[in-house]
Amino acid sequence: MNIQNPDGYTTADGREIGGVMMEMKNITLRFGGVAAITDISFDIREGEIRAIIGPNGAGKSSMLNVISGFYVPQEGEVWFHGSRRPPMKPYQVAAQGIARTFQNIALFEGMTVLDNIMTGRLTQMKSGMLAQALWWGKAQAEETAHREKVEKVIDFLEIQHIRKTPVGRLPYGLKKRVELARALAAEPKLLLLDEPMAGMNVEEKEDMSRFILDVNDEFGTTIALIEHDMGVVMDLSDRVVVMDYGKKIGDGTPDEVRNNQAVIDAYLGVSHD
Ligand SMILES: Nc1ncnc2c1ncn2[C@@H]1O[C@H](COP(=O)(O)OP(=O)(O)OP(=O)(O)O)[C@@H](O)[C@H]1O
Repeated sequence: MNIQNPDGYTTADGREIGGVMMEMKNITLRFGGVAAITDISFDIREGEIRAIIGPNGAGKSSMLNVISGFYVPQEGEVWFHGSRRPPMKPYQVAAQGIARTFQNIALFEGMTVLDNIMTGRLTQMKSGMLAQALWWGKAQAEETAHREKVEKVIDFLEIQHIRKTPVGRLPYGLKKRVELARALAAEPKLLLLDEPMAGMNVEEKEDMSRFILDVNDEFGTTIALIEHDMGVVMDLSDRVVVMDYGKKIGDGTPDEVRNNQAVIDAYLGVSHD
């Protein structure tokens, strides 16, 4: 297994990782006087599960927000599929095949699970209101196709039994799964997960880990995730980027990162002076 090979490599468990899909080059992001990200570069490869970790305030969510187009960095370049990406709105990034979940669940609590997941298809919908009015039949056929895709995701994530339940009535772990379902409904090439296990009990974390691995395995979806639970991160990820105070302090396989002194110091809270 040579993870430096630019054409890709085979993981210890036999999964094929391809070439570079996304490349962050020298990204710097500031909020006024606060540097959330300072000159960070790393890549994400096709088919890989890539983690971004670091202590609180390290800049992880900011980095995910740069990838998904919520923030435009003051410096640096984002490359996707071999081309430099111009500054884009989040919906344009989504249309390129990048979907995400949020640290604090962002679902429509009053709507059913099914309707929430349908909103994940919005980036794929071709017929707007006018088309629906003029070509009712065509719009209806499109709606049926979207529903079929959504039903597949519902089956895959084993949430058939709650499909008609308003999201507000669900326990936390299931809400997180519905959020994952909504992101998957967009059929993303790159799936961004912001703390998918936060607030979950051990059993819910095991379920979520299994679903993340299955998504990667069955659909070939590339996944970048932020997660605080080290056990989960080290088990799930192919490679890990470590951030601290907006800087990159480590990048490599879970084993490499685990044995990196700068990473150990950051987690033990060793002074930077
Ligand atoms: N919208 C914003 N406006 C101003 N400062 C911000 C904003 N978003 C993040 N920051 C600051 O940028 C830094 C990095 O924050 P970020 O949320 O990216 O870290 P994080 O690693 O995701 O933290 P956590 O693990 O606690 O979620 C922090 O100092 C934070 O206060």
